[in-house]
Amino acid sequence: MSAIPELAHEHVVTASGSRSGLAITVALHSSVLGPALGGCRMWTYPTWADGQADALRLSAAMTLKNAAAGLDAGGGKSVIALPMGTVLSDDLRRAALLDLGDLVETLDGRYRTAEDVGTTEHDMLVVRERTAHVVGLPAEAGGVGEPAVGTALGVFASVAPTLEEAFGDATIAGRSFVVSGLGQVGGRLARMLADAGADLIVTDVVPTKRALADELGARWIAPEDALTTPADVFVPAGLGGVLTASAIRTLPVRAVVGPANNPLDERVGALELAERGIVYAPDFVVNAGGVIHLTLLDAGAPAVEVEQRLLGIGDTARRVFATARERGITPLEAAETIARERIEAARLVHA
Ligand SMILES: NC(=O)c1ccc[n+]([C@@H]2O[C@H](COP(=O)([O-])OP(=O)(O)OC[C@H]3O[C@@H](n4cnc5c(N)ncnc54)[C@H](O)[C@@H]3O)[C@@H](O)[C@H]2O)c1
Repeated sequence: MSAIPELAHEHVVTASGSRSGLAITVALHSSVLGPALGGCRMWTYPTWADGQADALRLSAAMTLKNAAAGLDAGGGKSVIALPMGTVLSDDLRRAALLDLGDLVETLDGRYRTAEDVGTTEHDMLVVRERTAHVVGLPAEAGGVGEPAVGTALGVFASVAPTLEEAFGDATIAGRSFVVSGLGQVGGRLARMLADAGADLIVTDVVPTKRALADELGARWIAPEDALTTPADVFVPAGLGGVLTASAIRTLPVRAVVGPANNPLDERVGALELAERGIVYAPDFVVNAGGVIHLTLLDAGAPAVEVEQRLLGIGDTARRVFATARERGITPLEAAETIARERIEAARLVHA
């Protein structure tokens, strides 16, 4: 039991970077399953405490994600909090990344960082100047590269089980999908769905992404119409929090599966979706391909084994849906239960 009851984390450190002056938090939630892995988010926050709170929340989510993915990795996350209105010059960016490297180094390998929202694989090269505990360096620098490839494949592997759960038929061809967000993951996923014969409806807040829609023969819609356009499946692939209570009340689909972290604005959204008969494939199960890619390739696993593990995310999704049905709980609760049972089993072995 933690001495501070509401703090379930093993170790949290927030420091003002000696070079950048920025507030940097490294949150190690759990190392029960192994050294923690989770990316570094560089984002704007109203106060440093908001950045710290985000690190606490995100690192706990990484514990569940890594456990559900079957990885021998615990959960952690780091956040570089930029004050509102910060102009991030190249010098400030470099200073912040070196400061992050110093802070990660103090955990002596119990936490490994990687890219996340606001950071890139090239940023990780700067972090490596101060610590070896960083993964996802660019391929040209001997690293394992961009995790979005793995994330997209893992989400794609989850689509068939989600369709099976919603329609009793796993066939992608002919099913309609609204893909909201055509970035690193959404763009790749849209291409895979198109190749599988899906009827694609796509959008992005960046208008130039329309070129991809044209190339894939997809119908382009305005971003604000993503949650009200009828389809079989909604694919959240932009930012989190889009599935608010009011959006869920009218969402005209039968299933939700996509890479976006925390697409539910509130946790109760999982129940509201279930009450509307909409199958929700939990985000941290289906988008675990990125951490699988980083962890296994970094450990030297052959590409074919990594691909098998990525496709195995579909089996995990199937198990989650089956557990939800058997126990009369939502898929989100089922996924959390599966992850927690694995952590508890490991804790007992270590005890
Ligand atoms: N990259 C990974 O490996 C990975 C792994 C796990 C989870 N995720 C999550 O998946 C999501 C996508 O990640 P990514 O790496 O593709 O990010 P990205 O930044 O490359 O792409 C996000 C895209 O969504 C668009 N977008 C933003 N807001 C939108 C809106 N309201 N409507 C429509 N489009 C919008 C952006 O313009 C961008 O093109 C994020 O939530 C991310 O946290 C990514």
